[in-house]
Amino acid sequence: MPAQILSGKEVADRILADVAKEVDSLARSGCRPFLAVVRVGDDPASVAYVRGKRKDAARVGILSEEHTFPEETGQEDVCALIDRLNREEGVHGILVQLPLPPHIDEEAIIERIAPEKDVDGFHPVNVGRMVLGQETFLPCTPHGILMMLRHAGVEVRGRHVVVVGRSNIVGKPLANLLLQKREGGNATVTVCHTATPDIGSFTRQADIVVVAAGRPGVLTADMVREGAVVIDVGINRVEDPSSPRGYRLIGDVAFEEVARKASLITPVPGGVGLVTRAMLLWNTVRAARLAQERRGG
Ligand SMILES: Nc1nc(=O)c2c([nH]1)NC[C@@H]1CN(c3ccc(C(=O)N[C@@H](CCC(=O)O)C(=O)O)cc3)C=[N+]21
Repeated sequence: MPAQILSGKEVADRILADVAKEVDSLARSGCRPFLAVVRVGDDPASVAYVRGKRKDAARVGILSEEHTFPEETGQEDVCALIDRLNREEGVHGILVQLPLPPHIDEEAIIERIAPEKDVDGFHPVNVGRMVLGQETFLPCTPHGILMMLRHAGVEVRGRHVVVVGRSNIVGKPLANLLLQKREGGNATVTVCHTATPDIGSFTRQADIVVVAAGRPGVLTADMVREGAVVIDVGINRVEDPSSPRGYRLIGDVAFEEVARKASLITPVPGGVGLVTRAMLLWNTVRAARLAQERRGG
């Protein structure tokens, strides 16, 4: 039986509707959530993602501003802007679009962001809090994946989830969230990566496979069990002269063949990416609410 499609748009729309309600209630108490986005250089994919994030923000009534630097900008200039945004009371969330150019120290930039404005959940303080199971800003993609599974009624408790990829923004935090002893967690988790000799031998044992490897065709039909749930986090641009933009987006999963075997699968585009954007705005509203509470509002 061909797989059902788990639509990111459906999940994102629901989350954005909740976010919009929360924005309204904050606005009535005199606080308008505000997101500052920082971008260095003009990587076309980054330009496109930031445009998407700001479009969603506008749709739910969140204000946003974009700060762009030329590719050759130095570390100090980016730090100076972050320092200023940290001090600005009206700025609730700060997102520095990654990747940064190679001459900029990404870790130092992330650590510069005030943890209470780190709506990406990338600051070491927030990562530590997440691993310990404390309240914090959860990283948007992993959190979005949990929301998609919940929306689809997929219980992860006691199931075997195999994550392919160990990045700091997806694989590592997702594996952590899945194994936490609470609602949405309690899974048995295996993480495969570039040094895993036979990834298929692990993914074939999975009830749920999440692929965040950053390379097309990493997961093929022979690597999944009949009826498995497949979450595709990859977004790869491939040349396509027949498309108006000259390229199209594909995931890391060989979609057609895997969809014939899986019970449920996320598409690309229209999948995890859209929910990632919604979770960013969710975090931004939360940052605004927490800031208001700190000021005694
Ligand atoms: N500081 C930081 N935070 C991030 O959250 C972050 C980042 N840097 N750098 C890059 C990755 C990637 N990412 C995506 C977000 C939305 C879509 C998305 O909206 N995708 C749409 C289509 C996008 C398009 O048409 O180009 C879709 O899949 O349907 C994709 C990818 C966030 N990231």
